[in-house]
Amino acid sequence: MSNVLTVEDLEYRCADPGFKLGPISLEIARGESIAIIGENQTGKSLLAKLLVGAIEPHGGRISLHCHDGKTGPRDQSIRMMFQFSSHALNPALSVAKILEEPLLRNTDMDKVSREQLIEETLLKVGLLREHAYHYRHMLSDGQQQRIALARAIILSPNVLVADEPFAALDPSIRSQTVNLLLKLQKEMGLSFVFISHNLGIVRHIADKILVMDKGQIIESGKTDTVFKWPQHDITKRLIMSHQSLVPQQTL
Ligand SMILES: Nc1ncnc2c1ncn2[C@@H]1O[C@H](COP(=O)(O)OP(=O)(O)OP(=O)(O)O)[C@@H](O)[C@H]1O
Repeated sequence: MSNVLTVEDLEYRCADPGFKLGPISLEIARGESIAIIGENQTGKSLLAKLLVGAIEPHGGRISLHCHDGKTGPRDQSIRMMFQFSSHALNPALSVAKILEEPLLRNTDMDKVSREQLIEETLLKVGLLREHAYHYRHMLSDGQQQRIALARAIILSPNVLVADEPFAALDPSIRSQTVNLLLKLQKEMGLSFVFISHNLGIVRHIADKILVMDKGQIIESGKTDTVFKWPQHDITKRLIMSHQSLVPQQTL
C-alpha cells in the first residue's frame, strides 16, 4: 500500500508550560483508517490540527504524497472535519455558498463547474440538489453533519482528519454517518484519521490505533491486536472501561 502522508519527528511546545507534543513519527497508507485514542488533554486534537496545517509545528516534517508519489498542495490533499455542533455552519450562508468557499479559495473553476461539483458532492453524501438552497436552520442535525462532510471532501482530498465526528450525534444518526464515511472511503480511496472516545466505533472502523499520552504516541498497532493484547497500562485501562460499557453502548 502506498503512503499518502509521512510525519517525521513532529514537535510542538505549548505556551502552557509542561505540555510538549512529540517528537511524533507516523505513516498513513492510502485508504487506511487510523483512530487516535487517549485520555483527556493528551494532545489528540493538537496533533490533528498540526496534521492539517491549522497550526505550524516547531519541528519535524509532514509530507503529503500525491498518487504519483510527489508532494502535493496541502488543502487538496488533507482536509479537516470538525466536531459536530450546530454552530459549525455559518447560519447566514446557504449550503451552496458554504460548499463554494473551498472551491473559490483553492481552484480556478468557473461558476458552472463549481455548481456542478457542489451538486455532485451533495448527492455523494446522500443529500439532494435542493439542499444547496437551504440554510442551517432548515437542516436536521444529521443533514448538517453531511454538509460538514461534503465541505471536507469537495476538493477530493487523500486524507480526511476528523476530531470527534460522532460525539454529539444521537445513535441512529451516528451509525448513518459511520456507514456514509465507510462508503466514501471505498469510493474515493480516502484515508481517514479520526479522534474518538467511542471505542465501539474505533473497533468497527479503524485499521490501526494510535494511543496518546502526554503528547506522545505510547502505543500503536492493528486495531484487533491492540484490543486483544494491549501493552501499555493506559491502553489496558481505556479498553477495560470500554468493555464495561459494551452492553449499553450502541454504535
Ligand atoms: N491550538 C492550540 N495551540 C496551542 N496549544 C494547544 C492548541 N490546542 C490544544 N493545545 C494544548 O495542547 C494540550 C492538549 O490539548 P488537546 O486539545 O490536544 O487534548 P485532547 O487529547 O484532544 O483532549 P480531549 O480528549 O479532552 O479533547 C493542552 O495543554 C492544550 O492547551
